[in-house]
Parts: sequence; C-alpha cells; structure tokens
Amino acid sequence: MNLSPLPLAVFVVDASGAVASWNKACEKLAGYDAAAIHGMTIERIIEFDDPPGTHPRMAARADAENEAVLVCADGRRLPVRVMVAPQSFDLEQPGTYSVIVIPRAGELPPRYALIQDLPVGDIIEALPCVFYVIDQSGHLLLWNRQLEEALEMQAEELPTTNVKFFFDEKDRPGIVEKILSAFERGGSWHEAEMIGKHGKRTTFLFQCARSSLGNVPCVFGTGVDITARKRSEHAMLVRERAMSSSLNAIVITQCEEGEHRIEYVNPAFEQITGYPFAEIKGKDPRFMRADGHDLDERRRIREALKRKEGVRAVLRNVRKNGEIFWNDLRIDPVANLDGEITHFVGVINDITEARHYERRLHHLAHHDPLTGLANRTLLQEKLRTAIEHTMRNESCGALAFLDLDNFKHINDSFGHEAGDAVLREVARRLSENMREEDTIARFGGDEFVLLVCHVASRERLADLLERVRRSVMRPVHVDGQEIFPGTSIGVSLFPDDGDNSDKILRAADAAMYHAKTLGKNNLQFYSEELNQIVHEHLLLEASLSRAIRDHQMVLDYQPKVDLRTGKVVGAEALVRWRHPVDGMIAPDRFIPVAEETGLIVPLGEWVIDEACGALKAMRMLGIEDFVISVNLSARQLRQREFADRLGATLERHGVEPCKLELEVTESQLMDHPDDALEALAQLKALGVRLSIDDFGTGYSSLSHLQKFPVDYIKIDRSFLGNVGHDGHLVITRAIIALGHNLKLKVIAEGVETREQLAFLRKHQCDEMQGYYFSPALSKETLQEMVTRDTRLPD
Ligand SMILES: Nc1nc2c(ncn2[C@@H]2O[C@@H]3COP(=O)(O)O[C@H]4[C@@H](O)[C@H](n5cnc6c(=O)[nH]c(N)nc65)O[C@@H]4COP(=O)(O)O[C@H]3[C@H]2O)c(=O)[nH]1
Repeated sequence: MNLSPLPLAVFVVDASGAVASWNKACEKLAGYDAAAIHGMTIERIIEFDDPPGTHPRMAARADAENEAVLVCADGRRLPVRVMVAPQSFDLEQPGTYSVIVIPRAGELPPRYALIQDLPVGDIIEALPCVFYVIDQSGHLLLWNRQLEEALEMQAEELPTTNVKFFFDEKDRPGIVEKILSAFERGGSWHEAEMIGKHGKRTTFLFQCARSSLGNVPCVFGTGVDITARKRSEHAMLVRERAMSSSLNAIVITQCEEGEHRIEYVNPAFEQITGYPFAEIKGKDPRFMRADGHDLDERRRIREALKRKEGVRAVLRNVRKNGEIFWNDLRIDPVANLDGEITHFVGVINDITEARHYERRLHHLAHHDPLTGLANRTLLQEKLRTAIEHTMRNESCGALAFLDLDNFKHINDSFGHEAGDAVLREVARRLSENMREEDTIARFGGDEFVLLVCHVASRERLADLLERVRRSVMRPVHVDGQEIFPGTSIGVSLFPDDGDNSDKILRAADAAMYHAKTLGKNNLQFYSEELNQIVHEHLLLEASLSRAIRDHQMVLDYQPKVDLRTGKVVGAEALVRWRHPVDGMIAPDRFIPVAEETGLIVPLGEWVIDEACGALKAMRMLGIEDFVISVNLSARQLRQREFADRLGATLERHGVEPCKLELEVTESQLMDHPDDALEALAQLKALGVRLSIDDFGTGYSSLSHLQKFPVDYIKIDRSFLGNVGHDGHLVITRAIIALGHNLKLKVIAEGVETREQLAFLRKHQCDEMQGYYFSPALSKETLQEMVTRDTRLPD
C-alpha cells in the first residue's frame, strides 16, 4: 500500500503491535529512518496512556481515540492523539491495524514540510482543471494533460506557442495584461475562452500566481472549465431578457403556507397594471381583482393553486387608475430542486382591447347600425329563447311586426336623410313604450319587430300595442317639416300560433300584411282564418303581374247620366280581371294587392291607355261629347313623370284631354294635400277633367277644397244607401250645395232606386251613375247604348 500522499503519520502494525509499514510523514514526524522503524513494536514509538501494569493488545485499542506520547528518534516526546483502526471489517479475525498519529495543536510539523512530501506531479495530472506555468515571454514551462486536451495539441507543440495565441484575437490584449499583472502584482484572475487547434471552445476561470521555477520567474495557475456554467448563465440572461421585454405582463410569486407574495414583476406588468414593482412587492396579486366579477373563475384559480397545479382563466382586474381590464391569465407552478413547489409564474395577457373589439363586432353583428336596435339575427335568438321559456312555464309571449305605412313616400318626398331621422325617431318611441326585458328590433327598411316576453292577457297586449301605434303616428319634425309616419301592426302569440321562431315570425308577418290590406294604420292579431286570407293574397300577388302581361285585364264602363236631360254623357272605366281558372275577379279583391305591390302603376297605365282607345273608337263612331273617367291611385298621382306620360298617351290616341276624367279619392288628396295640389295642378294644365271620388268620407277642409283645381265631386255611395235615413240625406244635400257653391259639378254614384233618383233630381244633383240605370258594361254594349241614345226615364 502506498501511504505517501497522506499528510498524517500512519503506521501499519500487526496484532502483536509490530510495525509492518509506515508513511513518509512518520519519518518526518518522529525522525526514524526506515531501517530503524521496521519490526519495532508500536509501544516503543508510542507510549499509550495505559493504566499501570496493563498491556492491552491492539484489538483492545481499536476504534478508540487514545491519548499518547510519540517518542521521537532524537528523544523528543510529542503529545499526540492516536486512532487505531482495524484494516479488516472482520473483528473476530483482525489482521493488521492502522495507527494514525495526530499531533496535538502546536505540535504539528511545518505545513511546508508535509507539502514537500506530496506527489506533486500526480496531483497536477489528477487536477480537475488545467494547470500551467508560464515564463515571462508568455511561453509554457509546465502544464497538465487537461490543458493539452483543451488545446487539442500534442505536448511538443505547446512550449513553442505564445499562450496568447490560444485565445481569440480580440481577447489577446486582455490575456497578456492579466499575465503581466500577475508578474507585477503577484496574482490575477480572469475568465476567458480558450480555442483549441481544431476550434473547440472552452471557457475557463483562470487564477494565477507569481512564482519561480529554479531561478526562472514564472506565473503558475489553474483554469476551471466554466463553459457549462457560462452557457446556463447566458441562457438565464436570455430568459431574463425575454421576461423583461415581453409584452405580456409576468408576475412571479413566492408561495409559502398558502400565501402568495409578489417576488418579481416585469416592466410590461408595471405598464399594464400601472403599479411599480416597489409598490406591490410582497403583496398578494389578488389585490388587483375587480370585486364582484368573475367569481367562478377566481374560485377555479384558488382551487388550482391549492392543488399546486397550473391554471388558465380570463378575468377582470383593476388598474391603478381604477380602470377595469380584461386579463387572460396563465399560472404555472415552479418546483425547487427537491421537487417542492415554491413559486408560481403568472403570465397576463391584457385582452381588453380584443374584448372591446369582440364586443363591438358582436354588437355590430347583432344590431342595426342606424337605430341601435336588435337586428334580425339577435331577434331570432331572443325569440327562440322566449318560445322555449313560455313552453316550459306554460306562459305566453307575443311578437309584433310593425311596418311604416308610407315610408317609401317619406323617402321619396323628403329625402333619405329625413327617412333615416324618422326611423330613428320611431325606434326611440318604440323603446319608450317597451319594457327592459322586451326586445325591439329593426329588420331593415321600415320593418320593426317587438318581442314581448310575458303577455298577461290579450287585452293588455292590445292596449300596449295600440299605445305603440299611436305614439308612432305622432308627427315627426325634421328640418322644420312635419312628417306623419303611420304604422300597421301584425301580432302573433307564442306558443299558441307556433312552437318555433319561423312560424311565429311568419304568423306576425301575415297579420301585418292583413292589417295593411285593411286600410293601414291598424292592429291585427294572427288567426288561422287570417292566414288563409293572406295566403290567397300572396297567390293573387304572384299571378297579378302575369295577368297584366298576359292581357287578362278587361275594362268595363258604367254609364254616367245627365240628370236634367237623362242623356248618357260619359262612363266610368272599371277594371276587371278575367282569370283563366277563377273566372271574373272584382277589383275590390285585386286593387289593394296592386296598390301594395306597386303593380297599380303599370295597371293604371294600361287602364288609361285602354280608356283612351275607347274614346278614340267612340269618336270614330261619331260620338263626340263623351267623357270617360278612370280611377287614379295615389301611387300613380305621386309618379313624377305621370302628367308627361299621360299627355303622351292622349296624344298618341289623338284624344282631346278634356274627354278624359281622372277620379281621385278624397282621402288620397287629404293625406298629403300640398303634394296633391301640385300634382293636380300639373294635370289640370294638361287639360284633363278632375273629380274627387268618394266625397264626404275624407274630411276635406273647405280651404283645401277651394284650392284643388277639380271639376266634379262624386258623392260617396254610402250617403245614398238609405234614402229614408235623415242624417244621410242631410249630408248628400249639403254636399250638393257645397259643390255648387264652389262652382263644381256634383255626381252621385251607387244610385239604385227611384227614390234616390228623385231625391237627387230634387236637389239639383248634376249627374248620376248606378244600377238603377245601368251596371258597368262592355265597351261594345256601351257604344251601342250611346249610339241608340238610351236615356234615363223621367
Ligand atoms: N252597390 C252598388 N255598387 C255600384 C252601383 N253602381 C256601380 N257600383 C260599383 O261601385 C264601384 C264604383 O267604383 P269606385 O267607387 O271608383 O270603386 C272602385 C275603384 O275604387 C276600384 N277600381 C275599379 N277599377 C279601377 C281602376 O281602373 N283603377 C283603380 N285605381 N281603381 C279601380 O275598385 C272599386 C270597385 O270597383 P267595382 O267593383 O267595379 O265597383 C264599382 C261599381 O261596379 C250601385 O248602384 N250599387
């Protein structure tokens, strides 16, 4: 056994105490040479502190620390401590013992003496670092194997190369300076990257000291490979940079006994929250929570942290300035080397803007931009939920469809901006009347929908909607003008009228459609029967346009008689539809549909064309003083080019304008008296005859009547209905007198009896038409009647 490297004095003895071997330190400490010590018993060298008269064997001394005196060769007696350790683990059969001698404090030999005994060469080679000795010229005098490996060089190559060339060019001045500094000041240290012959790079922490080898001044030192440490330091630095420059807020908390205290926050955190790190260090991050919000999310986080697990949640926090922000938070646990969770890292993504954007998009996707009301998509969603709710709770809800009656006219006459203002005002009025839980929607154009979630009774609902209808009817003031937006309302109830949103919407739409055909500005509830009507209406609508194209329309003419002469002086053209399957359809059934759809315009043009054709034919037959009247719809009257087109038609047929009479109902005129006045003036300028139809039903004001350039007024049929009825007769008489007063001619329609005729004659009514004389006739029959000069009997 080689004991030389041991600095302590160790003897190896057998069981009897005879010295078998020893280390150099023994010689140094006790001064015996090898020959003298060999075979000597240990008691001769070490005097154990045994009780007098006893001679314990080595086994008895084993594993104990003994006070003793080391007897040196020169007679010195050193007080020592002695350890005796068996060299075998089998205590029953001990072989040899190590006797370790440790000098007492103050009795140690000089350290240098011990070091001199060290096997320096072996140690240098075994060092876990590079070792070098450099002379003043910067060349290696000594080195170990580790240096050769780091430099990827053979031993013979090393002394010829100046050490600075083992480093990158940029590092060389620093290296030289450090070595010189060691020569000058006795030592230095530095970190540098050494580059091997084949490019291997290793970072060392060099530490060197000045010395001399023989008489040659030198610097010797070691270099510990810190490449791995440097790499991890660098990686740490990169991560730290990433954290501090991250746009996401990062917070690190220390977790101890269920408490979480902020240990670090990055600049983004400070920026997003507005809190500087110094102010919140050591606090629980929950201090930022927005009270009363996201309770479920917060509970989820608490539970995850308790289980020491990661968690992700979206919640609201409060910035230092009091503003709430949306926070997409991810928290992850961090364990220490023992696997114990000591920290949590929270990454906060401020998604406030995204949330706002998302909400805005959601709002845009679900609301009408003009009025801010719900749009069709949102209404349908709400309706679905409401239907389900009423079905579950056996309650009742309602859907009301509102259509502004004359919106197109408003747009045409006042412009689109005024139209928009009316829509906004209507939206505001609707909101005013409805409850918070109800939904008000605009379906585009002039269609509004009200969803009433709880209907207490049909009567209460009707009251509410009537209130709505009246509020919509109130005049809207736009740019100093008064606009009257009427509305027709159709209502369906759920679940009675259907168990899904489509059915309910269709039912309300049908009811609304029906409300319109009933003369607008009214409220209709859906019913099965109504559905049938609407269905027919829609069928009619579909085939009506085809009918005009396919020449299924015919004109009949009801003669008009001069009451003084009894002579037929004219006729009213009345349109009929000769339907290929349903036979003759009366105008009362299809005129409202034509009005609604706008088909009345082409139909009305056809009627005028046909009537002009009939006038021309009459003239060819020599019938000159004959006037044909046609009914004019409000839509036709509103057409800007109407007068021009009418003039062109008259000219095309070569018909004198005064032979054509246009009948306009009183209510048409009174709806928009100023517009009507302008339109009538244009027609009058053309030279045609004008008359007010259904007079007495539209409440004309005298001032308007005076202004309208009309020639005739036609007493409404209803006033002649019952000649025995005093009230009616009074009105008829008054109308005749009023007409004559205004220098207008008066004609009575719907005359059916001799009594009616007598009454009219008595009160100087100018003309009459009615079944008493003749119903509407075909063109040919009329011509025959006029040619034969058939007269009204006296
Ligand atoms: N009870 C009764 N009724 C009588 C009597 N004499 C005539 N009538 C009917 O009374 C209606 C008179 O036409 P209106 O008041 O202009 O009422 C017309 C008019 O408003 C509309 N209409 C008819 N043709 C046209 C047209 O070409 N254009 C437009 N815009 N409307 C038309 O349809 C309505 C109904 O027309 P018709 O069914 O042809 O019904 C006609 C006619 O047949 C009578 O003694 N007793």
